[in-house]
Amino acid sequence: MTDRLTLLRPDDWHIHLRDGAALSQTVADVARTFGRAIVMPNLVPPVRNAAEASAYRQRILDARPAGSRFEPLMVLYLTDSTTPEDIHAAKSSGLVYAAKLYPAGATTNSASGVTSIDKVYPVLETMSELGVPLLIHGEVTRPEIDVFDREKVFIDEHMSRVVTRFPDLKIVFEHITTHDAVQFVEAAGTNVGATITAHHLLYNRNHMLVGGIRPHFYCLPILKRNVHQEALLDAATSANPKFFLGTDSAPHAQHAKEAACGCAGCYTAYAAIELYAEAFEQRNALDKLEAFASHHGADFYGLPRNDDHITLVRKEWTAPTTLPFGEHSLTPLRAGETLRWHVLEENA
Ligand SMILES: NC(=O)N[C@@H](CC(=O)O)C(=O)O
Ligand SMILES: [Zn+2]
Ligand SMILES: [Zn+2]
Repeated sequence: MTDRLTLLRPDDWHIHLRDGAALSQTVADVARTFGRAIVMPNLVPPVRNAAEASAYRQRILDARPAGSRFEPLMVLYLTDSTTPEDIHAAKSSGLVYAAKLYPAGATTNSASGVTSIDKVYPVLETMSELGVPLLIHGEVTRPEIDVFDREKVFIDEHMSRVVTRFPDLKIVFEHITTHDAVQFVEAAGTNVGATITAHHLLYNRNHMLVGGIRPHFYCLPILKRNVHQEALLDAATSANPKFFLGTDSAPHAQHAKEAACGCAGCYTAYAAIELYAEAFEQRNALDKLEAFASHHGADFYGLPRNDDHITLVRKEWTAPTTLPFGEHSLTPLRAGETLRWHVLEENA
């Protein structure tokens, strides 16, 4: 049994850091182990252009713990009014690494999202030309579609069409949750990849709904049946370079999740690589973790891999029951429970 695992420093290809006073916690947590992170732009108002991305990046840099080399990789939020010029300016800023498509109303802070994908075709054309990846929250929002089917219907109605129409555009199907998404990504060209969260590898909808409703497991896309969880575990541990780490760590104040209408999002950044290690260990696949966490994402984005290492040790510890979140507090995923891996503090 492996008790110690040294990995090239990993990156997180999908995280929500929020803004303002929340940054001191969220940035410290991600910077503890990750070299870089793709920072989601769903602030209110969203990050719509190079100037807003640059200002947000500076607030993140200012929140880094002393001595941290953590690098935030910024993302534009596509709206119906994003122009090809916005993409050109973002690309030449050198700070923006992707643009994100949220179908309007699909998830937290997506009210300014795209109302119809056809409206942004000129923008996608420019992204394809400039090599700017398109990140997609792949769920339809039509009220008659069952919430558990939203990802599958999005593939059939939109994803297939976009991939065919833009054969050279790099596309990341974000936080995939279904067997259908795994199959779609596997069958697509090398320009199509996907992020997979730790919580979708560790849990299925029974964990959220059996024996009482657990709001801290509620995220979007929602946890699915265990057959889908198994398909995600197969994909993540397959060594296929199309699949890479993206935590989708998405903090909300405790009172906003433990409510009659609770917010979607799981906070995993405080123990992200440790949670992935648990998932990979369940499959006896710890030897596949480094490629998933530290190689595939950088390779997909065309960025150099990190050049230093972290070491995980098998060590039981108790997750905090609560963490500071600006003027509020948040309840992390696995609060108060035992975690089985820990990252050594001094990393060589
Ligand atoms: N994943 C979530 O459940 N929530 C995210 C938004 C998102 O990634 O869809 C958030 O910003 O809270
Ligand atoms: Zn999303
Ligand atoms: Zn997200």
